[in-house]
Order: sequence, then C-alpha cells, then structure tokens
Amino acid sequence: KRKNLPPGPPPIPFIGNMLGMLLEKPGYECFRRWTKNYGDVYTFWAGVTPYVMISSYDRIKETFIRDGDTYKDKYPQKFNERFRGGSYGIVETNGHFWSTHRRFALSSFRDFGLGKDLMQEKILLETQETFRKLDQHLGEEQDVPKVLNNAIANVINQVVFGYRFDESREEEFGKLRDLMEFQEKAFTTFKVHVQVFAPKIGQWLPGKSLDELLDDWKKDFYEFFNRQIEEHRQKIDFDSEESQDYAEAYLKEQRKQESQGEFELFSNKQLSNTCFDLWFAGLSTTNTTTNWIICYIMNTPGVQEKMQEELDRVVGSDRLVTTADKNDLPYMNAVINESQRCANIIPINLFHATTKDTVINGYPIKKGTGVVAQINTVMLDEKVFPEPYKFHPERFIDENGKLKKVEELVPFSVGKRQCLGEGLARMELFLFISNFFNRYKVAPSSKGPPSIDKTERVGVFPRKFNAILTKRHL
Ligand code: HEM
Repeated sequence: KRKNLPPGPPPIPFIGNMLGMLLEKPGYECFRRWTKNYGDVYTFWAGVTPYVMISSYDRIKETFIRDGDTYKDKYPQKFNERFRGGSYGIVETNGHFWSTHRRFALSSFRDFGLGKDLMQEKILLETQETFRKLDQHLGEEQDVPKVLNNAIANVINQVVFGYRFDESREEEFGKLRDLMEFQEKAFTTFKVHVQVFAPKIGQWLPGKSLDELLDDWKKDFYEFFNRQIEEHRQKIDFDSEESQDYAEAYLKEQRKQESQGEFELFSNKQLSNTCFDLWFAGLSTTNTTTNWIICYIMNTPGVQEKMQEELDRVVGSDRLVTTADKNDLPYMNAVINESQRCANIIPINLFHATTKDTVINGYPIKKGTGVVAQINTVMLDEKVFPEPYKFHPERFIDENGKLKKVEELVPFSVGKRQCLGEGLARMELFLFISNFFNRYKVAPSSKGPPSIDKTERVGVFPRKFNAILTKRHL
C-alpha cells in the first residue's frame, strides 16, 4: 500500500506512525521532524490509514489554496458517523449537503450582525459583564479564565440560541462547562487516540471504551441542544422575516424547504448536529486561544507594559476599545498573532480527502486519499519565523511600526474549509484581550506566571491559573 505514496516515516502494523504523535506531547513535534527528514510532502499513517501531509506554506498554496476544490472533502471517520448517527453537521460532511449548510451558517451569521456593529455590541456587553465580575475580586487571586470562558460561551450561545448565561442560568452553564472539561480530559488520552486510529489494538487497552465515553458525553450535550431547539419551535413566529439566532433561522428555512417537498436537507438531526458544530468549534478554540494569549503575555517581561503604553496613547481610559481602533493598535494585533502562532492549538489539522485524482509534488494521488494541510508545521517554520519557539510579537511589526501581514500565519487554516467562525473569533480575541489589558494590570498569583508547558497531554490546552488584577485607571 505504501508503494504509490510519498515516502515518510516507516509505519508499524496497525498503529502506523501514531506513537510519534502520542509520545511527544502535545503532538506536533514529530511532524516538524518528519518534514525535515522527508520534505514538505510525506505520508503519515494514522493507524492503518495513510494521509499525505502537506507541510510548507508554498505547497499548501499550490494545493489547498489554488486547487481548493480538489482538497475540500473530509475523510470519512467511522467514529464520527457513529457519534452523530450518520453523516451530519458542517465539520464532517461533504458535497452539496456540506456547501449548503456552510453557506447557510455564514449568511445567518451575517444577518445577526457579524461584520456589522451588532455583533460588536454583543461582545462589548460581555466585556462589561466580565469587568463587573472581575472587579469584585480586585487585588485577590482569581480564576480569570473561568470568567472569560463564561463570556465567550455567552457570545456563541447568543449566535446559536439567542440568549446568554446570566446569573439565573448559572447552573445550566456549569453543567455545560463540566462537559467541555470532560471532553478536554477524556478525549485527549493515549487510549482514545489509539482507539480512534487503531481500533483493533485500542479495544484491548484497559479503561472505558471510546463508545462508552462518547455515549455519556453525547447524551448530555445533545439533551441541551434538543431542549433549545424544542423551545424555539414552541415560540417561533414563522411570519416574521427576521431571525434572532441560528436555530430560528434554520427552522424557518426548514419549513420553506419542506413546503417545496425537500425533507432531507434541513432535517431535525442536521439541526442538532450543526448546533453542536458551531457551539463546540466556537467555544473551545476561542477559549483556549484567549487563555494562551494571557499566558504568553504574563510569561514575557515587558509585553504587557508595551501593550498598555499603546492603549494609553490610542484609546485612553474613558471608553472601551472597539474594532475601529484595530488599525491603530499594531502591537496589540502583533501580540494576538504571535500568541496564536505559539499556542498552535491544533497538533494535527483536520483530515481531508482528495475529490479527484491529482498529482502532489510529482506523486500521483488517487481520488479519496487522505490529505492534511499541516498548519502547525507552517507556523513553526524557522525560515519564516526564526527562533520559532520564542514568543516575539515584534516579528509581526514592520520597519515603519505597522502590522506586518505574514501569509504563513494560518491558525484558522486555509482553502474551502477554512474556519467558518474566523471573523467572529478574531473580533472576540481583539475586543476581549485589548479591553482586558486596558482596564487591568495583570500580575501572577503566588504560584508565579501561568505555565506555558504543553507536555501534559496530547492536545494543546493551557493549564488552569489564577491572576491578581488591579485597575489601571481610577
Ligand atoms: C481562535 C478560534 C478558532 C480557531 C483557531 C479555529 C480553527 C479552525 C480550524 C483550524 C479549522 C479546520 C479547517 C480545515 O479543515 O482545514 C476550523 C474549522 C471550523 N471552525 Fe473554527 N476556529 C476558531 C473559532 C471558531 C468559531 C468561533 C466557530 C463558530 C462560530 C468555528 C467554527 C468552525 C467550523 C464550523 C469549522 C468547519 C468548517 C468546514 O468544515 O467547512 N470556529 N476552525
């Protein structure tokens, strides 16, 4: 089977090359090494399935970007279909079904104000609510990530279901937070990775099986989605043209499609699965990134002071930072860019498949072969980012002090499947981080600055930390 594929590390029967990924936490080091040894196109075996890894920006441009249609499918994964009860959602579907739902989600997001002032207003409201909570414990050690996590969850929940988790919903949010934490812990273990990619071996390892873990988790999460959907169904006014949230817009589209005799495309099962995709992809990535940004700032002397000097010069203390300030805050943007690059939160990008026969770097590749745009190797490429492990925001500033556009910064991936929530995520990162550091001086807890070590598990999650906040302006 290896004969017609680009050469790569020799696979072990059943396991393939998984050990490299599982033993060198958080999981991306082996891909850098293989890129050095085998070049920017090589084959990685996840269990018994080969994936052609595309690992330099130039090669990604040639394939995923310039020939996007050939690389837009997802490689079907059995555990996904089992989890979702079939091929549903946006992240894991293909063809007309996928493109219809991706387009529909993007246009709903625009209707609720993404790219306009409305979404910004929602995020700034969350910023103020965050301040209210954090102000209650000024000068004490407090769990800053927990408060920010609540704000980020409120933003995505407003987009999907139209409400925020205020104090009356604390219990509901607490349960969801527990489910997210369960996912971070339970699904990032050695055993789970082996079970996903080498099920024949995984089934013999001790502990709960993947199916058991998924069943527990899925039941509680989907219960939440289905309850929200049912409540929307009860309240919905099909005569009003405007929708307040994604679920409402979907139900209206469903009725429209059904009136034209189409019952499959906008099914109920698809609705709970797209809600899951938007909610889950939207919360955990943005949350993890926000925490990493604070971790890197607190671990690098001088960065916080420099950001605050810029904020004082451009914004001052008597108003909130808004997206209108973005272009005037190059250092702030550089810090966020560099944090996303260093955090590099996806150790292996999502598995795609070729939609037709093609040629990659001279190798003929058959339709349906697994392909991966390995964005984390690109973001650690020392030719583009010298001393790639050093947190150095200045690399994004040009000689005139302006923000430098660097194509190789690709945390949201590239091509036809590029992150659907990128616009929302960028707005959140900018508004939450800039306002947070404009209002507070952030000092480490008695345990010192938050850890930036990533060797605890497979997957790039920051550890829990506390910080001490004082107000910068009276
Ligand atoms: C800092 C935050 C985020 C990061 C770093 C991130 C990163 C990514 C990456 C790397 C992909 C995979 C693209 C590929 O297949 O090559 C992706 C896909 C996706 N993201 Fe995000 N994401 C973020 C926030 C969000 C938010 C806020 C939402 C929802 C509102 C979202 C929804 C999605 C969806 C639905 C997909 C699948 C798109 C498709 O298959 O067509 N993401 N994201």
